[in-house]
Amino acid sequence: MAYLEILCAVIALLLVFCYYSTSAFSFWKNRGIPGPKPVFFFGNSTDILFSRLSTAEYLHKVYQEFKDEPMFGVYMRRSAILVLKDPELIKDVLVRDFSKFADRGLIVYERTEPLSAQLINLDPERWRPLRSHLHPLFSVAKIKSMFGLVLECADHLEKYVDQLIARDEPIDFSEISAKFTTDVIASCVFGIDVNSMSDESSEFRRIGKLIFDLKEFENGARLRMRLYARKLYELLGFIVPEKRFTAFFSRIVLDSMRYRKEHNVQRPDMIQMLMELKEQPQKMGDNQITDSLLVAQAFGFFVAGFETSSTTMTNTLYELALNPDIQDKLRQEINEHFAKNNGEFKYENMKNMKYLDKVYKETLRKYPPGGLTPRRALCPYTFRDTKVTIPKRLMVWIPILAIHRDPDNYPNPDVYNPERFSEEAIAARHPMTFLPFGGGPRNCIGGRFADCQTKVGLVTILRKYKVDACEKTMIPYEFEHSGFLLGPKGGIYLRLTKLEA
Ligand code: HEM
Repeated sequence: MAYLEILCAVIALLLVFCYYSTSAFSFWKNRGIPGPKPVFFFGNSTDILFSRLSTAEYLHKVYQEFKDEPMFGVYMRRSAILVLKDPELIKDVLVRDFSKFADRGLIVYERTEPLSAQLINLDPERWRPLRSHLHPLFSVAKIKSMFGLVLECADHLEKYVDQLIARDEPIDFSEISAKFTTDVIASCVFGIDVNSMSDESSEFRRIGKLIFDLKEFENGARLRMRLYARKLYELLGFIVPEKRFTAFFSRIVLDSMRYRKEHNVQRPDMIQMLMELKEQPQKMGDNQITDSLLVAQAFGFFVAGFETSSTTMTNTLYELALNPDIQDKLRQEINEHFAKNNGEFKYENMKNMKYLDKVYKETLRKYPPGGLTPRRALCPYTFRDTKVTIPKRLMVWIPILAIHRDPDNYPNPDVYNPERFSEEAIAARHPMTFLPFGGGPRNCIGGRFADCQTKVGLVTILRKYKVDACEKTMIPYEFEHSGFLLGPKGGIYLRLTKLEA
């Protein structure tokens, strides 16, 4: 009898589990929204969960399947997510109706991970006043004042590359570019001259690598908790607080602030600007400017700022190695620029390098490091000219990679062609078809800084060296399938030759 009861209980539990795992899957059908068929328990997330594709690549695949639709629906496990394709609808979400989509749906685990209270994760109430106070940190004037610091790092880069060339081996550019942008961010954000190129054991570089290493045990475990046991992590995560990154960045930022205050040191960097922000707390409305909040912002700039730009620099050099005519044309512009400006490199003149800008944008089109960006509906919302209404809290994804690789937006999208970014070509396209930095009031705050550091890195390399593909170069290019950002799988190896002076 007892066996029968146990058997019945197990069957009942299985039925409940089956119901729980599949009951959400009628959401899109009931609303008449097309989408790929979900599978039991996983929804549409199998390719992503088993690292067969990154999320951005998966969306690209499905985007092509639903070519003529303005939107499609997917299920990440049980969660229904709407993916927008139509540029006008995207504009509504990112720009016109921004107040209804001001949230990214990301979570701040204040007690467990104090560094998560960074701009990118904050809810709209906390985000709004902070964003308006951090925005001036990235003005043209501020970046101009930091340009000297960026050039110092470029100097280190050049010396380092000279040493590497002497070894006569293919160079892993993913690593070189990451070292360069780590140095730039360390200098401009944290006020520290780390020179991770001469110091192979640089703590900053080690930490930078560790942050993005999702295969590392603690990072992987925390990520899984956030994805699959969010409520539990929110409730009990403080029992195992994140210590490694919190301790490192708190020490760097707070020691630096203390030292500067005691010795009255001024330096044109973001620590200085964050200190100024701290001096005027009345301007922040209801938000408390605590040390912890400032450390989280500096950490956020580090995380959002070094890998995105270094990947863009690496991807550009990769394409230039495969397209020598584009490389020659760009080098010619760089040489002319230096000749015209008496060998000087100034921030205010960089905008005159038009071809460099086209090359940079074409790289961001073909390889956007942020392959998608999320928004969450803050209220029920009906999309214009449709009968589609989504409920409050539903997630909406903008599939940036898929939009950039859509042949209707960019014919022959796999071909690298900087002329797609001539003034006429840009004017002929919908603005929502180029979204490397997202869009609307919650776009990337550091876009201008990213332009600056990536372009300086590229000019430094291309002015002095010729870049070629070699036997170790990954052809064809493949994206890494697991990871926060969209970047190359493994390293990008290239061969460099020093040019005659
Ligand atoms: C090529 C380099 C970069 C790319 C491709 C990039 C891309 C992006 C994207 C796609 C977003 C989301 C925008 C949206 O949801 O509409 C974003 C947000 C953000 N980025 Fe960047 N980014 C880059 C460099 C930087 C740098 C250098 C910094 C800072 C030093 C930075 C700081 C941020 C921050 C703080 C946010 C959150 C903004 C907010 O929520 O208000 N990014 N970035």
